Amino acid sequence: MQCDPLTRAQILSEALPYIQQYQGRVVVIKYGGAAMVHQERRAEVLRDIVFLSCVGIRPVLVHGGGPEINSWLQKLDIPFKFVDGLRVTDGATMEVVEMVLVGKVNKQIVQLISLAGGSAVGLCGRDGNLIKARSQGRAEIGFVGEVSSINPNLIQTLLEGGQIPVISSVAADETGQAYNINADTVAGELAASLGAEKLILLTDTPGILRDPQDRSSLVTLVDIETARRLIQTGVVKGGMIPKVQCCIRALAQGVRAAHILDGGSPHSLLLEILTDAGVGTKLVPSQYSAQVGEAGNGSR
Ligand SMILES: Nc1ncnc2c1ncn2[C@@H]1O[C@H](COP(=O)(O)OP(=O)(O)O)[C@@H](O)[C@H]1O
Ligand SMILES: CC(=O)N[C@@H](CCC(=O)OP(=O)(O)O)C(=O)O
Repeated sequence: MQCDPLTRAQILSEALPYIQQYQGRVVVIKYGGAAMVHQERRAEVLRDIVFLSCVGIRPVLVHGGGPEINSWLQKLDIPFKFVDGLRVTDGATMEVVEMVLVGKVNKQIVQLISLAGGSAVGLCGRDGNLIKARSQGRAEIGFVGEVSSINPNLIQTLLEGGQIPVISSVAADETGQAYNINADTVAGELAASLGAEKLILLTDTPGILRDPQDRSSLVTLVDIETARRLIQTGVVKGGMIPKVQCCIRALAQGVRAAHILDGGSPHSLLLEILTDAGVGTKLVPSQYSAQVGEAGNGSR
C-alpha cells in the first residue's frame, strides 16, 4: 500500500484480528464490469485477492463484464438493450455473452491472478455442474436465467487446494440451453450456498449513496429493513437495485455481512475487510448484528 510507515503499521495492527477471525472462511467477491473498466486497477485488485488467499482467507471471485459485452455486440452490429437492469438476451446475444464472459474476461482474470503470484481456476456454471439455470420466464428478456441449484463441492475442493475459483455468470438448464444470469445474483446465491462469511460487491461507487450524484453521501451501515426501505423510497435505483436485493437475499440465507464498495479506489477491498472503519457500505441482517461478532473495535 502507498502510505507512510506509521499508517502502514496502524493498518497492520488493525488487520491482524480480522485476518485471524476470517482464516478458513469463504469470502465471495463480485468484481463488476463497471469497476473492471479501470484497467490500471485490475492487477491491483487481483493482487489484493491473492493477498487474502495467502493469509488463509478463502476468496471466491465472480466477475461481471457488461461493458465488455456491449463493446463486442457493437463490433458485431448486434443491437442491445436492458430491461430492469437485465440484458435482453436473444440467441445471437447469448452466444456473444458466453464467448466474452467465459472465453475472454474469465481467462484474463485467471491470467492476472497467476501473474500476481496466485493460482486460479476459471469456471462457468456448466463446469462440474456448478450452477444449474432456469429461465426467468419473461419472454421479453429471452435467455435471461436465474439460479435453480448450486453444487458447491467443486468450489470447496478448489479452495482446500489453495486455488482461487473465478466464476462467470453463464449456466445451462437441464437440456444444455445456456442462460445469461446477472453476476450479482450469481455471487449472492454462491455466497449463501457456500455458507460464506461475506459477500463483497466491487462496483464504481463508494457504496450506497443517499444522493447518487454526491460521493460523500455514503451510507456506511445498513440493516435488511433499512435496505428494503432505501429501494422502496427510490434512493437506491438502476443497477444498484439488483445489488442491494442480492445482498438482502444472501443475508437472509445466513451470510453474516455484505459489502458494496468502489473497486476502482486503491486497496478498497483490503481496507473494507481488514480495518475497523472500512470504506464502503456494510449490510448486516439487523442493527444488533452490527455490534457483535466482529474483530476490532466494532466502530461499524
Ligand atoms: N443510491 C445509489 N447509490 C449508489 N449508486 C447508485 C444508487 N442508485 C443507483 N446507483 C447506480 O448504480 C450503479 C452501479 O450499478 P452497475 O452499473 O450495474 O454496476 P456493476 O457493473 O458493478 O454491476 C452506479 O454507478 C450508480 O449509477
Ligand atoms: C442478465 C444480465 O444482464 N447479465 C449480465 C451479465 C454480466 C454482468 O452481470 O456484468 P456486470 O456485473 O458488469 O453488470 C450482462 O449481460 O451484462
